Amino acid sequence: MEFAVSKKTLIALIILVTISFYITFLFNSCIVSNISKGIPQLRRNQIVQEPLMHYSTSVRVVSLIEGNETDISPKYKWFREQGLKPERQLPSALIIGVKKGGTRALLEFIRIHPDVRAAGSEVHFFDKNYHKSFQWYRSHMPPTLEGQLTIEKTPSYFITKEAPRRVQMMNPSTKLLVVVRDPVTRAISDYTQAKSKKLDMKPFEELVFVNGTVGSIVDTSWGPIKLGLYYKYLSRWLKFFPLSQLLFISGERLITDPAVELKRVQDFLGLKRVVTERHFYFNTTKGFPCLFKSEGHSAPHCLGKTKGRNHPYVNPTVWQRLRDFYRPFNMRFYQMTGINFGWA
Ligand SMILES: Nc1ncnc2c1ncn2[C@@H]1O[C@H](COP(=O)(O)OS(=O)(=O)O)[C@@H](OP(=O)(O)O)[C@H]1O
Repeated sequence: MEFAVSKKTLIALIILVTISFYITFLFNSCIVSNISKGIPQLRRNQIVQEPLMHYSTSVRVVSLIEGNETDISPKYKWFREQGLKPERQLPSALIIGVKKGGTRALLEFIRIHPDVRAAGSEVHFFDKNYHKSFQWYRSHMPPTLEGQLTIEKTPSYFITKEAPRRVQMMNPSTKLLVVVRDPVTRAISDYTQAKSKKLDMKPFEELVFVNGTVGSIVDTSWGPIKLGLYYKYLSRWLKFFPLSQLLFISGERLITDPAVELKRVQDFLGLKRVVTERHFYFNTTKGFPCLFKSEGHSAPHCLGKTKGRNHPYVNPTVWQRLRDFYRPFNMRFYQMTGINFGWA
């Protein structure tokens, strides 16, 4: 089959093809030129800026305020985003007592250690809330990362009859911390706290004795006095735990030399000695050591008003009677612990 193509049509076809080639060429060279303009730009940025660049990590300021199971704090959300999985664990160490011994101070001091996480408030699991299950108890613990130790303090555990067995059931290797204080000043401190809640309370001197007079016998059924019989409560714990699993902290030395006591605590818990004298300063207004910085506080931090209350004046005769009363019990406690706390 033959096609008759006129000369004119052929010329027009050649011109059309040439123009279309030319347009395509112009278009492509335009794209290439734009790309090549960008490449030196990128290279320039890399070469010129690299040595001058200060690599800065983007720091997100996150709140340290605890969240509960459903409302987890931003700090832990951030950990999760980083692939770290904080999880709540049952405590492996407990501050079990004694009431008014300085347990809050110890907790606040030890929790500035980066490997320690503490339940903020007293959970009262082994005394009041035991029926609520270990799952409930765990839900009250802060989330921890691997290698972090969970600690809780409830001073009434020390005197709760069932607590030693219950703690042993949770974990027989739980480490137990006991802050002890001269039972006489402890009793006055206990009384001061009770009086702050019940203003019409009788004077200390009256409550100490069975007949309300110095001449009668010391009332060992009165809570503030009874609680100072440390040997009695300790013997219960020693039925379930070896002495080596308990650490006794001097409440007095926690005030006069907190760093020394904190060193003992860190060693006992198998922690690096991070909390040192550098973390403390003595606040002369409060009359107690305070922290330069603690969890949730970027500024110097002292314990609250309920810690370090002014005690009422106590008649020196009453004071002496109590000293004499406690002496044999203190001796027994010193023998059991192998430590002379110097109260007698
Ligand atoms: N750094 C520091 N700051 C303030 N208070 C301190 C500190 N270190 C020890 N203490 C003493 O702690 C006593 C309160 O003891 P607790 O925390 O165990 O009391 S409680 O059982 O939890 O109510 C409290 O008793 P009071 O002085 O009777 O208030 C203090 O003497």
